[in-house]
Amino acid sequence: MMYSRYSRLVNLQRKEDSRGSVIENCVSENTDTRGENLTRVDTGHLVGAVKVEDKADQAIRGQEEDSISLPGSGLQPDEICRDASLDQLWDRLCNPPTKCCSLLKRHLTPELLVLLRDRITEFGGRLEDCIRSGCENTDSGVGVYASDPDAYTVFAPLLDAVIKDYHKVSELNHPNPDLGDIAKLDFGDLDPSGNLIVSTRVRVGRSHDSYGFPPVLTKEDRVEMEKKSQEALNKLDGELKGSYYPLSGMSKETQKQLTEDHFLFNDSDRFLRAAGGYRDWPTGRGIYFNDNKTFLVWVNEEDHLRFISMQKGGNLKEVYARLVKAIRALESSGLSFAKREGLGYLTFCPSNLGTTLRASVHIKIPKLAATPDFKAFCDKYNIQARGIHGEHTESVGGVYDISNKRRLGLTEISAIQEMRRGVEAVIAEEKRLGGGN
Ligand SMILES: Nc1ncnc2c1ncn2[C@@H]1O[C@H](COP(=O)(O)OP(=O)(O)OP(=O)(O)O)[C@@H](O)[C@H]1O
Repeated sequence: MMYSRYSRLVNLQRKEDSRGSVIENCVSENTDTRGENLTRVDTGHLVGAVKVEDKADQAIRGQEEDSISLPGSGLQPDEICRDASLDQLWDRLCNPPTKCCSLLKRHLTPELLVLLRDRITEFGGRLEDCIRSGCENTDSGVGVYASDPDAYTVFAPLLDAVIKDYHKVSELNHPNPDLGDIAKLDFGDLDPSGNLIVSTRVRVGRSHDSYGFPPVLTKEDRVEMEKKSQEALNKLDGELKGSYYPLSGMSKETQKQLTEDHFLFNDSDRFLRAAGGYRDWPTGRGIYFNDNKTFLVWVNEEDHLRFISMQKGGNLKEVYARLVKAIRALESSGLSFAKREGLGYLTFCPSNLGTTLRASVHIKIPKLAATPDFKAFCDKYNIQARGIHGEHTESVGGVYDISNKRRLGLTEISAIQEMRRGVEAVIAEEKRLGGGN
């Protein structure tokens, strides 16, 4: 058993040097969760400038006290990589190549950096693992990933702030799961005319509670998780019965076709790549689906598991009811999922935790989307518009991916109802503007 290590700031002083760089000197105490191995270390940091000696870091890693290569001494932005030190990452965040408005930038203060820099989770996760992507991609919206489920506790001072900001909640008191009574759903097909909604999809993410997230996973971990997941999936029956297809050995053509058809994931997200999401690709990844591809499971994409229900047209009731059956079956199949009081189900990206539910339609709304108020309209209904090839893609032919924005602080059934109300409003507005024929 490994114990999380905590660093407690004892003293922090700031002063300016002759070149105008702000220098922080701090004294912190390191202890593990048992309160043992207490050490007192002096740390010097330059804030937003070149790196200085960092005795705490070296002591923790058991290294010699020699100087480490400096970010201000020749390392180019493109060279920030998985081995970049915390100070190199911090320097990049303080000196972004373009304007940086991420939640990471907003919430990782020098004080928090000092407080968290020496902590280690029970999975071996460190602050660097959580912020690497946001420092490499300074155009990130969020910029933080959890290194593992324990990171939500160990790095809570940073992650809680990011979560509250992203999800627009003042308290982290996510309710207990409530999938609703699927026999009594008060909605059906959101677009009976079939003119607007191309397809409907609802997904949730789940993480095995005994494994870390991509930054700390080994190839062997992924293979083990894949095996466990496959065993549980093989127990599904009825409409959910299907087969598992590992990515290793799948032809490039099949992968391309499945991706174009919106069923499969790929390795093209630079934010996820920088977070370690594609290490050892494609080992340990794969997709499970039933015969008519209305129920699918992604294994070891961004999250350990993504359960997906989807079909052509706008019948949200059928899509959601199928997903609920799958969640219930898989939660009683021997798998144990990571959860935390107040945060709900834990996922790699803090933007997804809570219900982890994203319910979307691909919908033709050229008229509404062309209005200057489109974003404000979406905000009013707590819905989000994306392009149709996934997050960070563009719309094609006036077709948008419209989904619930909120995943935390409400139940699953409330998130679905929020999306349903938003989509109904979108349809009404598109028709009012003369579309939808
Ligand atoms: N309503 C929908 N109908 C058909 N395909 C969809 C629908 N919604 C999403 N998809 C497809 O699912 C794939 C994944 O999309 P995307 O990455 O945006 O969302 P996600 O799986 O919810 O994950 P994340 O929010 O973490 O990015 C893409 O191919 C996208 O086109």
